[in-house]
Amino acid sequence: MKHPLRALTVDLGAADLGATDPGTAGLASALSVPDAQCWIRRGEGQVGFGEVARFTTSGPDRFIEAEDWWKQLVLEAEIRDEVEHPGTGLLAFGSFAFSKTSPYASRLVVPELVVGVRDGRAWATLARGDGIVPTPEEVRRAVVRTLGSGEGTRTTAGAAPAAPGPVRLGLGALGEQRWMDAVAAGVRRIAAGELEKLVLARDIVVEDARGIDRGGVLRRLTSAYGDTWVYGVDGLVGATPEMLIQVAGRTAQARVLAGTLDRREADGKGLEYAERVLAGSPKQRHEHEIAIQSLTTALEPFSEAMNAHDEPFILELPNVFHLASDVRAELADVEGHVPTSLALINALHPTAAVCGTPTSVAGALIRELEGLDRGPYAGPVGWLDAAGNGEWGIALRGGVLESATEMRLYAGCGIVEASDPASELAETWAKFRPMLEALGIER
Ligand SMILES: C=C(O[C@H]1C=CC=C(C(=O)O)[C@@H]1O)C(=O)O
Repeated sequence: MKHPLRALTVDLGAADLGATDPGTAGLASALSVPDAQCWIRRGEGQVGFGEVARFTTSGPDRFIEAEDWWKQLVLEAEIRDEVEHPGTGLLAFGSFAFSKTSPYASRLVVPELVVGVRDGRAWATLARGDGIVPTPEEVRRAVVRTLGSGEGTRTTAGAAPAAPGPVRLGLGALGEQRWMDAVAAGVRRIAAGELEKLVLARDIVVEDARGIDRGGVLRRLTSAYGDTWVYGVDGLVGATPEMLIQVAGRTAQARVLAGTLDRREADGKGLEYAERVLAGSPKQRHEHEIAIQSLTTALEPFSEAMNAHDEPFILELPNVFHLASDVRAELADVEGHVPTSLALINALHPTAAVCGTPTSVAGALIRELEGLDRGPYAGPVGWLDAAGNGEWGIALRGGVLESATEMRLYAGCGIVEASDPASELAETWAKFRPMLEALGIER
């Protein structure tokens, strides 16, 4: 990048992005553009196209290094913003490795064009790296060119579903029996008093000889899992129900999940049954308590005030019910500034919902028992803006494209002393279901 970035955000009016493309209105239609980066929930969020800057890193300081890079980029940039709400102005999408020892390249990517919808209004930001400030007309032209007069942007949107083809499921690092053995070993270590909770994950590989339709997977996730945050950052895609931290000005919010019931197991019995089985189970309540504790303890030093409801609620998703708690905090100044969303994820990750308690013991045991590099799975995924606002979900219920025809999917379970390996294995299948269905596999 020879010049500092120059960016302009313009208001596009009421969110009928479909005006240029009446057949496929809404942000989700933009997902057909190859390699679009995205963050969408209930039709709102943002989609990024092209790229004007990228930072990659790994290791224990990945969040701090990314924050330093972003702060410098923003300091040098010229940003004009006619909209001014979280997400407008310059924006980066990001994905971080779960582990400080992972070779996965944690990244921040600044798209050339970002189109967003918030509170029913659409906006767009164009960023240029050639030293020229974009004009409002240029931003609008870029939106029309990218989203479409249609040509080239709807390769698969609206097309009839491809005929069922040779989609195959392959084993991951551990087969089912070896993974259940790992869970049993984890339970023994918990019973021996080494730790309180451990999250063990496993992987499977989906192979589609016709090629994985990334845009199609994302669109199917947005329509079937509207209550989750659908993310796509390079090859990492998924639909997470868990919010690590959302920062808008001084307000931070998180959604902590732990405790799961497969809807197939609930057998159509609905919410009341889920409440009885989840909220009424000491095992599930214990698992959930540990996850809440780990988040609130880590958030405390950054907060002036914090509230979390005493009673968790039941989050109803198409595949599972979860025991869930929303936490809200008013952020305190740290060294004269409100902490950015990246500074917060540096302190919060990994929570007990994806690692365990105590963190360092659980982290070491994960490395010993899983036999797997989690890569970006269970790491933070999301976006941040120039003011430090951002939304970082935990990259769950997703997968990583490993080639044009292969995607590796990940799912894990919180293990406590009362956990049963076969039930945990069944739970991983329920957690794989959103991605399997989006990839065209019924299981
Ligand atoms: C680790 C995962 O889920 C976590 C989030 C919600 C509920 C969980 C559980 O009940 O075990 C897990 O802690 C996953 O989906 O891969």
